[in-house]
Amino acid sequence: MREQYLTGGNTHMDATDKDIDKALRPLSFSDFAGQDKVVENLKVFVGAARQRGEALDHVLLHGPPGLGKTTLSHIIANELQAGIKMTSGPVLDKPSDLAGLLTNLEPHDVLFIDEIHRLNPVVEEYLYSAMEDYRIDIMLDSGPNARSVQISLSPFTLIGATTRSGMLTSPLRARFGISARLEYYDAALLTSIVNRSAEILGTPIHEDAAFEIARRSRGTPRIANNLLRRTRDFAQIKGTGTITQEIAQFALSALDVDARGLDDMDKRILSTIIDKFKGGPVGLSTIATACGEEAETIEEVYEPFLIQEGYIKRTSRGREATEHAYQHLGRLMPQHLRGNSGTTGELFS
Ligand SMILES: Nc1ncnc2c1ncn2[C@@H]1O[C@H](COP(=O)(O)OP(=O)(O)OP(=O)(O)O)[C@@H](O)[C@H]1O
Ligand SMILES: [Mg+2]
Repeated sequence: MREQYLTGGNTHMDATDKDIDKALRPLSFSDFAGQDKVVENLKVFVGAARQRGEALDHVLLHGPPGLGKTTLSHIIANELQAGIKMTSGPVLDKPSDLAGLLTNLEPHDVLFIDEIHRLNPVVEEYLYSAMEDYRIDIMLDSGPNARSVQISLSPFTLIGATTRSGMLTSPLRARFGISARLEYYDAALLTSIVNRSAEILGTPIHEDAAFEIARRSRGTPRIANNLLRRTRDFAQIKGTGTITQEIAQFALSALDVDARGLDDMDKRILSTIIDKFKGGPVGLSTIATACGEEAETIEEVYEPFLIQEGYIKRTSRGREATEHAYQHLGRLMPQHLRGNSGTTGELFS
């Protein structure tokens, strides 16, 4: 399985990082911090399905990268005491790829499809009957000998994950009985995630240092864990091994993560809108070209957080910088632009 969008762009992962990432991944609902409503509901649905001895209804998990969609899918399979097979939309090239996976599922297993918005339409078509009736029709031969055979599948649960729920076709969306949106985490929750991860890593950390990392993690557990790992490196080389607030601040500024958790690309996006396009409105693709980043990445990875925190606004004419963005970059917002600004984000204030 491919794991994309690893961070906001300021750290990279090597093989050991991936192993650590696995070790830090919660395995049960009780280890999974936050997303209370989603988790409470899922517990009920999982418990009910198990009691009835049925497969759990299909689940769609959506929300920005790094908030726990893949983690939750594993947890759901664990809690169902079922197996899980993982794949992703772009990997399923032909209907036979999908058929191979589906026919190998045991009853009540989970099939996880990451980036489900990027399914090939032909494959998606096959998925419909699989989801609805647990069967697929496969074409054998071609030309005059072509005939289709119907194959029954074990009752299974499809879990689809996407950062772009808006790109799902409506027939596909309609076939998910359960749909949950993951939200950004607040600093208190991220602090507890950082503390838990530090404990697993065996790294002593001060409470104020954990909070410092948490509030600068763009509301995202994956980023919090990444920053923790890098901060741990600084503590080891530049300090005594313990992560103190001083070490955390030093490490975070060395990593170009600012006091509000904005990284280099976040700031580049804001300064592009403000300095090159007079605060906007300016189209997404124009911003992307000016920043040297793909429009899709800006829309999926950077923009949701910048909008949630009140730095930019999406309007029908494009993106606009808010007064909050001007303040953050230390610029004065021109008088004539004031008063049409969005609200200031509350998450980390
Ligand atoms: N609620 C949580 N509690 C503790 N750790 C979490 C939580 N959510 C996510 N994590 C940590 O963050 C990491 C990233 O989560 P995950 O891979 O599930 O995100 P994702 O939503 O699937 O992202 P993407 O859209 O990029 O695939 C995990 O390895 C896990 O350690
Ligand atoms: Mg994932």
